[in-house]
Amino acid sequence: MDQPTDQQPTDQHSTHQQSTDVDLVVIGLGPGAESLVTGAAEAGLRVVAVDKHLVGGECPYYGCVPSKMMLRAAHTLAEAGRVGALAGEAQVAPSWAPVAQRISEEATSGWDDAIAVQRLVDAGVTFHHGIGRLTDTGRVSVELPDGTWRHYEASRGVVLNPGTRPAVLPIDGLASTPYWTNREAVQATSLPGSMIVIGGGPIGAEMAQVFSRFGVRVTLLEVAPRILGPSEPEAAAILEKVFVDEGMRVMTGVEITSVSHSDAGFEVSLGSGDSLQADRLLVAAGRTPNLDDIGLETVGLDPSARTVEVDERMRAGDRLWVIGDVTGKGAFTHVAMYQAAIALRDLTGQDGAPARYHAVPHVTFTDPEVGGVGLTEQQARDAGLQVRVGSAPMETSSRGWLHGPGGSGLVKVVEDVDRGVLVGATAMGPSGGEVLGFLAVAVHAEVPVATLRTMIYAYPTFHRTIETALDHLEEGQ
Ligand SMILES: Cc1cc2nc3c(=O)[nH]c(=O)nc-3n(C[C@H](O)[C@H](O)[C@H](O)COP(=O)(O)OP(=O)(O)OC[C@H]3O[C@@H](n4cnc5c(N)ncnc54)[C@H](O)[C@@H]3O)c2cc1C
Ligand SMILES: NC(=O)c1ccc[n+]([C@@H]2O[C@H](COP(=O)([O-])OP(=O)(O)OC[C@H]3O[C@@H](n4cnc5c(N)ncnc54)[C@H](O)[C@@H]3O)[C@@H](O)[C@H]2O)c1
Repeated sequence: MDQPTDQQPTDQHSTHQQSTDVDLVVIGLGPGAESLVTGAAEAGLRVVAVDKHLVGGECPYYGCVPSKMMLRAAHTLAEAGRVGALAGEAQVAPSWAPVAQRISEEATSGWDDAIAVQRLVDAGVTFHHGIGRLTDTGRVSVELPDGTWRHYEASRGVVLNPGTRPAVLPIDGLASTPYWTNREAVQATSLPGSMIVIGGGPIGAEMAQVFSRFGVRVTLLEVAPRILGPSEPEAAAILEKVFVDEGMRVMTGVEITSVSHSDAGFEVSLGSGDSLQADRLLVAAGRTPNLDDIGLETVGLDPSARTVEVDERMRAGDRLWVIGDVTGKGAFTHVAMYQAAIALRDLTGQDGAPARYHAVPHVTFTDPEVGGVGLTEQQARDAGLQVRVGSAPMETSSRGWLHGPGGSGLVKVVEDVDRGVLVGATAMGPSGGEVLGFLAVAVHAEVPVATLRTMIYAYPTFHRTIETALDHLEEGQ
């Protein structure tokens, strides 16, 4: 089905004449689209898939997977450091080599997607490494690395899953320095002596703790008044204290005025007049959506927007579905995969539940882990709900106390009083992301708080802290 058409489209008319007819074209193969294209091909559709870099997107190569390998190693070091308080003596000599090796060999195959591409081909998908762009409704041009083009007309339509790239901060001098983003950080083969991390969001927090636990002197700079801005402030405060207690320097509410680099390393100047020096600079200060060069304007959408509006079936227009981070429903792999399944059902004519985002879970995999689902207290109040909250510290629960060092955290629940259900919750602590599963069910299924209170909570588990937090709701905080 795939005839080469080697000319760049000069206008829409020529594009139409040279097109190959297919059923579906998918541009950008983040983790969601990877499963969507396979499912569509298995459903009998003629599918063309295009990615300009690596099949699977940011998550397996530069995001979730390598960063979680880094965190697993860093947390193992921290756990070994707790032997003295709990079980005798242990001597630990951190080494980055096993981390770099695991990421390169086990996680990313040396940042090579040949296996993922072969999976698509085996499923019957026509795959191109190239840049895909919409040229009209249901029409796509693909620019291949050798400068040739393919043009497609997709009778069923087009799915966009282009994801994001690290945001480039408009800080004086920064662009001309060899700073790291998450992409360089996960490819590190050796460690610097010191590092400045710009951004205290999930990427900055996770990376800062990794490098700090490996002995790098880390300074974390956050422009906002606190780290982990979208999380509950109590959780952010606990994490900041953990970071500081571990020897990290955390500066919030800072303005960075300029950055420079020399043989001596990086210098970061602050609005206060102070300056900081470090061997490495890691910028983790948000993401830029890959929407600026994907032809959105050809279908009447705004290429400068940060998100594309989608309905509950992931439709963004005539014969157009959009999934993943660029939908603005939560920049998480599980959201992209959830959306991919809905889009696949819709474009293959199957019924199924529409998308709902009232219970999006998220976990920052620091130690302690910070899990959240649904609304924070402030978000619930801003939504006009009559709210009651209850919280309980993890370390004063039986299990938290038994756990000892590393047991800090909390459970916080947010109740919509009128409906008597939880609309949001936080589970922070050892395995906080796993405890979150319970709370995600409660928020998702709108289990009445009265029912949650009749449950038996196993002793001594971390999740028993949920029962205590629910008890505190009665105190009418
Ligand atoms: C360091 C880090 C850690 C993270 N950790 C987690 C975590 O623990 N849990 C979690 O749920 N999420 C995590 N995330 C977020 C997660 O990686 C993303 O939410 C996830 O990858 C889904 O993104 P996406 O589907 O929108 O697209 P992406 O994964 O960004 O993939 C988009 C793909 O589209 C391609 N593309 C873009 N434009 C074009 C074009 N015009 N033509 C062809 N191809 C194109 C790109 O090459 C890319 O392969 C993390 C992210 C980072 C950076
Ligand atoms: N465990 C996870 O699920 C996980 C992990 C990493 C990333 N992610 C996803 O990736 C997304 C992107 O992560 P991120 O951490 O880059 O972005 P983010 O937008 O969540 O956080 C960026 C942080 O940088 C700060 N910042 C911005 N400009 C700054 C400046 N000039 N100086 C100092 N600080 C500045 C912001 O205030 C914010 O706190 C996340 O929102 C999340 O959805 C998820």
